[in-house]
Amino acid sequence: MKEKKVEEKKAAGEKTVETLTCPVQKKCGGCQFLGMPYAQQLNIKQHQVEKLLRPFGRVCPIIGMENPYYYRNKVHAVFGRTRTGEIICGTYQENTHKIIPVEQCLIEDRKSEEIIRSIRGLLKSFKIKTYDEDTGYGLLRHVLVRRGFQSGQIMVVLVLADPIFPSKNNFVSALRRLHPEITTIILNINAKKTSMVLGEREKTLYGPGYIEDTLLGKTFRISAKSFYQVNPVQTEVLYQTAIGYAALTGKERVLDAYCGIGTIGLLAASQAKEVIGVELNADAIRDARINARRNSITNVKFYNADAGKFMTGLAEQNINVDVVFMDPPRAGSDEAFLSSVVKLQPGKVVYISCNPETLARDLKYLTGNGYKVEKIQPTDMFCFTEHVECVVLMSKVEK
Ligand SMILES: C[S@@+](CC[C@H](N)C(=O)[O-])C[C@H]1O[C@@H](n2cnc3c(N)ncnc32)[C@H](O)[C@@H]1O
Repeated sequence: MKEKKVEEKKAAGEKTVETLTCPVQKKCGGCQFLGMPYAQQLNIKQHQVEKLLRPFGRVCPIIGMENPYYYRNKVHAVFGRTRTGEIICGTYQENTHKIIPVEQCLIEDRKSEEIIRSIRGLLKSFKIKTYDEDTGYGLLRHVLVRRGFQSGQIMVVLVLADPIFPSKNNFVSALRRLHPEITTIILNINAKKTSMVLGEREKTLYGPGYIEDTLLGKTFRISAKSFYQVNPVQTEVLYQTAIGYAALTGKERVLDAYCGIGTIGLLAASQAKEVIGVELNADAIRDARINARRNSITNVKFYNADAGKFMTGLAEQNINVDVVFMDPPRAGSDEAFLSSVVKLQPGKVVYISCNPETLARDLKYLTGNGYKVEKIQPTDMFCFTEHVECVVLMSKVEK
């Protein structure tokens, strides 16, 4: 691991960062800490993590960002109309389905927002109706834009309530004329009355149907429905910390659980004997397998399965694992997974978590069943929000 880089980043959070304000902060509710000095935000997060995790071990100082603005590489806008018929796009008001128009957000990628504003402008000339959640009438529900910060590649996902998109070719041409930097456009169909943004079905309207981005020197393909960390600058810090904690020697069998498009496992593969990745999302696993070939990595295998069930299967077959990376969603892991970790007894478990509360719950289980916490590193992945990411190294207690 490049210790120096991480140390520099740690210091970065202590530098003065300009305190900006946002006109829709209160209504949107997404950035709870906006308007507060950045150093104070980091302090609050540090205390929050210490309160929950100090019982398990010492918490290292949080790693902040040098420039904590405009870090999100994924921008989502919901579309609708005002009572007077004006087309608006933005975000839902906190805990409601009322749309708050957003012109510029302080944490989102600005190029992606520009594209969303252009789409709003095109809707009128193409006579495309925005979807109305109450009546179920209308076509365009959401737009999602993802930009590879390293590659510059841009994906636009148009989420429609109906697969029939009149004059789609002309719309795509018009959008590309305005933004030749867009590298792929995808049509996603979501006809359900649901708060989920993306539906199951999708069709590529332009380009390859995915974008690529680079993290720590490896290139990763990302499909519309695959998970990809939203703050790529801090992701590199996070992954370096996690892989550094594992201190691999080249002899280990490593499990990358909840692996998404395979990023952690593929970045660790050159330091391990072999890597097994497991992930529930079929599109993400397809990306992970292609990512292995794309980076000429041959000692990895990816499985499309529930991590708990997969781990139970490994435990039943007594398949030895030396190191487990686990990076579950906010809800944390489950007993099937954790009890199988305890049965298989890997020497190290590196837990990457975006929710310290479920992390504390899962640490309680593991520390009550033969593991001890060695290190806890909070990282500011979601600047200006109340959320915080942590990496925890655990090792098996020798009897
Ligand atoms: C926080 S993301 C981490 C992904 C990846 N490690 C990364 O850094 O990009 C959590 C991932 O867990 C996957 N997931 C959710 N529930 C799962 C389950 N029961 N079994 C396996 N994977 C699951 C999600 O699809 C998502 O890709």
